Amino acid sequence: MANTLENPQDSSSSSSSAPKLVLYSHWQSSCSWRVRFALNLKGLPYEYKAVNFAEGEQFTPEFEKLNPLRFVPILVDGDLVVSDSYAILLYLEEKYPQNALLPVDPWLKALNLQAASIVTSSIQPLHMLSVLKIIEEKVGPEERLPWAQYNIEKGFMALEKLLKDWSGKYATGDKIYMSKFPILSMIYESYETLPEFQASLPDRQPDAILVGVPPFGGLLVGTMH
Ligand SMILES: N[C@@H](CCC(=O)N[C@@H](CS)C(=O)NCC(=O)O)C(=O)O
Repeated sequence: MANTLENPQDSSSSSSSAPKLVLYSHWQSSCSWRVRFALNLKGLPYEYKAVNFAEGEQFTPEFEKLNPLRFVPILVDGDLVVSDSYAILLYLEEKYPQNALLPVDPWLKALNLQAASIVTSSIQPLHMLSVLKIIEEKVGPEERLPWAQYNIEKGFMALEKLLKDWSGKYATGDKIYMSKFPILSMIYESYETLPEFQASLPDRQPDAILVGVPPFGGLLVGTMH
């Protein structure tokens, strides 16, 4: 497994009887990142397929067959194809129950799902590349950053409030920007110590372009939402 974490895209470490998992990913995609982390936490080896956005690989007919929305991440598990990070995480949890991602207690589970949904429904979609492009074109280039910051802060504030009474190890932040969000910062610092998380980091992926990507600022600036 250590081999898997060191090199998750090396499918040679999987046993021949295990279904072959393939993840279509982009190194800067935050949606792909959470799936990489989950696969690593569950100890599931997978083949990493880099989708080159700069070359428009998401617009090829082959890719569109896998996900008509033309987004990463996409998980292929044998004959099955699942796209959308939230659905992939739930699929992995059901199909591969080892190292559970979700608690058993229904309320705690709901809290986890609510936090995940805030990220995937109320933060990421509001500042994804295509939305930022529209803001830039229709409103003005100078509005791009404030728009992204406003929506990230609004979502992070909600997460802070949601998680404030839940003092788990994996619930808090970072550096200057993140000092406003102490709970999220603490959770991130806890994650940072895990090898499964380290192996999922954008700059550890085979398609990473290493120039000028700040470590945690990368989550906010360097990642492709
Ligand atoms: N709700 C989806 C969103 C997927 C998504 O927005 N993916 C982005 C990267 S994080 C993407 O593929 N963008 C490519 C593009 O905009 O062309 C999920 O959570 O997986």
